[in-house]
This record gives sequence, structure tokens and C-alpha cells, in this order.
Amino acid sequence: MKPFIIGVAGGSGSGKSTVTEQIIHAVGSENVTIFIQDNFYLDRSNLTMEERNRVNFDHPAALDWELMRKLFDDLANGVPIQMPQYDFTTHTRKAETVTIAPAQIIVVEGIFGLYDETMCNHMALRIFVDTAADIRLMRRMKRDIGERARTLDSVMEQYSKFVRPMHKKFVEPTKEAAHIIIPHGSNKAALEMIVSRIQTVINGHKINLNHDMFFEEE
Ligand SMILES: Nc1ncnc2c1ncn2[C@@H]1O[C@H](COP(=O)(O)OP(=O)(O)O)[C@@H](O)[C@H]1O
Ligand SMILES: Nc1ccn([C@@H]2O[C@H](COP(=O)(O)O)[C@@H](O)[C@H]2O)c(=O)n1
Repeated sequence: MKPFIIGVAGGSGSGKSTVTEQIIHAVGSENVTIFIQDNFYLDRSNLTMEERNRVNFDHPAALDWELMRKLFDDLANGVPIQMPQYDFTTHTRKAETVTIAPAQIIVVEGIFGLYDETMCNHMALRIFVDTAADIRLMRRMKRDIGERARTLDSVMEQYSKFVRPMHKKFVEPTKEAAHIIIPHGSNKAALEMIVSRIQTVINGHKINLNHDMFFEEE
């Protein structure tokens, strides 16, 4: 059976992981596999620490798309994968990988979750988590200083130099590809809708809508 693939995109700190965790909690972890795009940041061990700190991690070119597409394809075709692991404190790929088994539901999560057209075409449900920039920045400061060994100055500099402009250029426009835009981040009503949609499909009660009721997709 083909998996039900969900894309969860949105800016850094918008609440993507939270929405993903809530979906998993609601439908049962045994039914879901998460495909976290953050694992595909390119390894920067060839650079000095000073050089690594100046990399634009918010440009799509910062990710290993070739590997990502290959592993996404495998998982979508029911093949287990070796998921790379990334260290945000050193900007490097870890030596170890984690085995990820396919599941009935696959959630692709990341700022570029809806960026790749081919991957998007496999997604039966595309979600964009839309949270105000000031809230996202506050969350990011807390996380990056607490968990990613960054300083307040470095977070602010990275945000104004890279995160903000790249969000506008590459992340925000992918909202266009979404079926559902969740305003203000995770909320109960949105989640209920998403989960009910998933349950309808995976429990086999797929609703066959009359296509005449809808506008042509562009
Ligand atoms: N709707 C919400 N209300 C309040 N806090 C939230 C909400 N959604 C997420 N958060 C918090 O914001 C922070 C970032 O959320 P997270 O899901 O990790 O974002 P992302 O994966 O998009 O970077 C976390 O500490 C999380 O608990
Ligand atoms: N070495 C790196 C790699 C990425 N980032 C930042 O991570 C953000 C995306 O992850 P979220 O969990 O916040 O969605 C992205 O905005 C990059 O700037 C980094 O700081 N260092």
C-alpha cells in the first residue's frame, strides 16, 4: 500500500516539530515515520569554525538534496533507510546514521518541506505552519542559545543576515503549495482537521469527492 505522505513546512521556530509531534501522538507512533530535513544539512567539517559560522544555512543549497531525494524515494517505496544525523553545535554530519523503517504515514518536516516540486507531488497533504516573525525569532533565540551553543549576538546576526531574507525568498513562497495553512502555529482546531483527514484515509474510508465540485488545479 502506498504511504500517506504529509509535508509540514514553515519558518524556523514556527512550530513544525510541534505539529508533527501532535500528529504522531494523535495517530499513534507505530503508524508514522518522520523524515526530518534538518538531518540533510551538508557536512561542514572541511571548513574552520569561523568559516562555518558564516555559512548561509537558510539557502536551499545548504542541504544535500541528492541524498534527501534518494532516501525520500526509498521510504516512499517501502524501503528502510539510513538517516544521516546532524550536529548543530559543530555544523557537521555525525558518523552514525539511524535506521528508519517505512510506515503507513510519512511526515516530511523542515523549512523546505514544500520546496521540492517532485517531493511535493508525492504529498497527499501539504501543511504550512505560519507564525509571526517576532514570535519565531524569540523562540529561536531561546533554542539556539540553550541547545545549539550559540550566543545572543550570533543569533541576531544570523537572523538578520540570512534567516529573515531567505525566509522571504525561499520559505514563505512555498505557502502557495500548501493545502492547509495553520495561522499562529499549532492549534487544536487545525490539528483536529488534519487528524480527521488522516484517519479518513488510513482507515480505508477514503471519501471520493466529486471532481465537478472543484476548480481546476493550476
Ligand atoms: N502554538 C504554540 N504555542 C506556544 N508555543 C509553541 C507553539 N508551537 C510551538 N511552540 C514552542 O515553540 C518552540 C519552537 O517550536 P518547534 O515546533 O520546535 O518549531 P520548528 O520545528 O518550526 O522550529 C518550542 O519550544 C515549542 O514548544
Ligand atoms: N548548522 C546549522 C544548520 C541550520 N541552522 C538553522 O536551522 C534552521 C532550520 O531548523 P529549524 O528546526 O529551526 O526549522 C535554519 O533556519 C538554519 O538557520 C543553523 O543555525 N545551523
